Amino acid sequence: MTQRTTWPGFVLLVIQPEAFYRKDPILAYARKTDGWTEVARQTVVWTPERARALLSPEPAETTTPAPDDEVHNEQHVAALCEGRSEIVVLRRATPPVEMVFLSNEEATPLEQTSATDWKRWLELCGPVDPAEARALAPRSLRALFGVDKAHCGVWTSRDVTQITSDLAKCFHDATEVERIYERVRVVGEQVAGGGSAAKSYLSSTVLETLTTALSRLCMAQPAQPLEWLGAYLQEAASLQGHARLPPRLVFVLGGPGAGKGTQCARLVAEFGFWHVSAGDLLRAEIQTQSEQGQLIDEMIRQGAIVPGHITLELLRKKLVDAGSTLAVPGVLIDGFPRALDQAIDFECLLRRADFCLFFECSEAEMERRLLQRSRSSGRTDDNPESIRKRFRTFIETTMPVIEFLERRMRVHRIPAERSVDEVYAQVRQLFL
Ligand SMILES: Nc1ncnc2c1ncn2[C@@H]1O[C@H](COP(=O)(O)OP(=O)(O)O)[C@@H](O)[C@H]1O
Ligand SMILES: O=c1ccn([C@@H]2O[C@H](COP(=O)(O)OP(=O)(O)O)[C@@H](O)[C@H]2O)c(=O)[nH]1
Repeated sequence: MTQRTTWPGFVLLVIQPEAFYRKDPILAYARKTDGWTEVARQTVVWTPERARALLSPEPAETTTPAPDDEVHNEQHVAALCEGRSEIVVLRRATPPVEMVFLSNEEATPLEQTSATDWKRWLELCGPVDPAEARALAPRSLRALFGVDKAHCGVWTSRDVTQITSDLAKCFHDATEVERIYERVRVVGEQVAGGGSAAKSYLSSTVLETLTTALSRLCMAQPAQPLEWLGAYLQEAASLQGHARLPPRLVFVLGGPGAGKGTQCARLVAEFGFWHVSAGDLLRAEIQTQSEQGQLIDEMIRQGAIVPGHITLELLRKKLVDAGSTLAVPGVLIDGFPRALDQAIDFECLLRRADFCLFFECSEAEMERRLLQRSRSSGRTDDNPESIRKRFRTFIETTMPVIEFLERRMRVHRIPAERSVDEVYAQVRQLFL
């Protein structure tokens, strides 16, 4: 494979095994943050030889030492071989919608393949050491998805000249690399050319809605045109069957038995909110008797947290695929997120919550309530042993989420040891 010295117009991303189940949030994040879209993708399991070859600099390059944080080591090789990885080829490609609109003629080509894109890409990935990334670039992929230097979540070529040869080392089938080049070229022409391909794409998708929206905007001349347009387009999208989330999204957290479900039921009765309990979704999945259901059953009995991607997918389906979301004033997400990765992934896949209710209650009171609940709940985890484990999980894994959320949104701490009525009297004030 010949090496190109110029930017080939795409980037190579290896989502490492520790982040494999978070590939969708990673790609969604790259797309939302900087418009990176996928050109090709493949799941692989690395052998140590292949991983070593990928992580070693090219012989021709050895005179140019790689930056410290890019130097590979055997730990990184071992980390890459720990499980499945995803290789993704991404390209920055935003259809030049505004160009088509404003020119009314042939669109002016947008420069999508400049070296600036590469710089932006490296910034999006962040420093290889996730601890450093969290300090210096907290919104980078490695800050959000990495664990430690070897398990940094994602790997990417260290400079543009390496991309082509790295690609060849990634894909087992050499012809796949040629196919990728061809796809990049076609996507590039569609986007940068701005001619018939881009126009036909736009006319078959959004042109009519956008044109109508702009004419209505001119008629309405609202004080906040952007907000007005945003609301109009969201409404139009939902009418086309692309459901959207309700206007208000609230996380409801607290230890097991703190009274989350009880207070949610009150809010539903008074305000008509939609109550979505992550625990209920998981318990419903157990009833399907699928393999996934069996895993969930076991984890709930153990008081452990079910892998985030499972819960997130159940929630996503419930929230996004449901057709009735427009009618409700808001949704209460009960018992989620329970771990840091869930909080980040939810935001990437859906959106940031508006605020969080956090019910604070002593373990003694929560245990008393759970044991009382066990008489009628039929829940396999309402027993002294599971309760003890759930308390531990709550302290170790869920409490850090509260601290994380406090940096991102308002978290209302509600003393929950009082009677149901007294607690609710305080809660309802937040929704008036
Ligand atoms: N403020 C309260 N005082 C006394 N009992 C309560 C209170 N809030 C809830 N309960 C009871 O405690 C048990 C656990 O409440 P629940 O709402 O199911 O908690 P969570 O959803 O946080 O696990 C239930 O049996 C419920 O009736
Ligand atoms: O996002 C979630 C929500 C729930 N659970 C599991 O479901 C159990 C019950 O959660 P629920 O919110 O229904 O009840 P709580 O423990 O708060 O009483 C928890 O202990 C976890 O094992 C989970 O893994 N992820």
